[in-house]
Amino acid sequence: MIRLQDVTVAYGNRVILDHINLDIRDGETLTILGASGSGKSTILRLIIGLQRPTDGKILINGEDITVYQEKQLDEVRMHMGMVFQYSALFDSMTVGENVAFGLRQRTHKSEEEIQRIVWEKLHLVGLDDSMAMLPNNLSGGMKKRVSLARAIAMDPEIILYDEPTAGLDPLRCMDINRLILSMQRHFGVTSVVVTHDMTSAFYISDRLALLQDGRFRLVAPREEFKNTDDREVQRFIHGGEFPEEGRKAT
Ligand SMILES: Nc1ncnc2c1ncn2[C@@H]1O[C@H](COP(=O)(O)OP(=O)(O)OP(=O)(O)O)[C@@H](O)[C@H]1O
Repeated sequence: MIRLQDVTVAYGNRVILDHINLDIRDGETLTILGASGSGKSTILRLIIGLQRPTDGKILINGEDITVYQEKQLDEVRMHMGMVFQYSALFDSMTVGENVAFGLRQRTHKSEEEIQRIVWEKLHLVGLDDSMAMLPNNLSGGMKKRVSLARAIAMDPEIILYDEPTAGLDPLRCMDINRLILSMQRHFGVTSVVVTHDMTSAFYISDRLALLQDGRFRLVAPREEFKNTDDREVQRFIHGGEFPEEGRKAT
């Protein structure tokens, strides 16, 4: 389980996260929503230990990682995968090398075993033929899928997704949504997703959380979240408008 316990993040006087608490259960997909700059990506960085909170604890399976040294954090990260907002692939490496990167750096697997895993993961994301390609020759959707293949190379228990569908057309978005769901269903991974894409959020999430003014305004199971009578949450879901205010059918 991932637990954020009384977590505060501040830059000088500017408080981004204000004593927040959140439990993310094993095997669930939880999506964090919020306006730009509300601190969503910060939460992902805290969970993967790329950033320490100003105050509070981040517990991963009961262990507070905020007191860990870099070497211990590396151990924790062995069990996590992250799909970064802009895919963050190494441009000078082929797709295969990108996916193999963590395996080569952090395990002692044989080259044969690494090639087998790379092939298996690329197959899983539907990129069997792209092993030798360079990232610059891939579409945005393909880059996201390579990024996902890289994130799952080490069979992580936890996958963090930072805007996995941003910049993709609706069909490619649905590909990514299905992949996120299948990671959960087939491998039982715990997923934390940050997105602005409400369709995706409602498709993939077991629970959703809305960050507002440094706090969680609502954390609730999907249907409860969707049907909440909190007008602020409804306003967020509907992009600042209430459905009845939109264009009427003619
Ligand atoms: N090193 C830093 N110094 C000062 N402020 C920072 C720093 N890093 C992040 N911030 C601020 O913290 C806030 C939260 O950033 P974060 O990236 O978590 O937001 P977000 O909700 O993910 O935004 P978006 O949806 O636009 O990606 C932002 O207002 C950002 O400007």
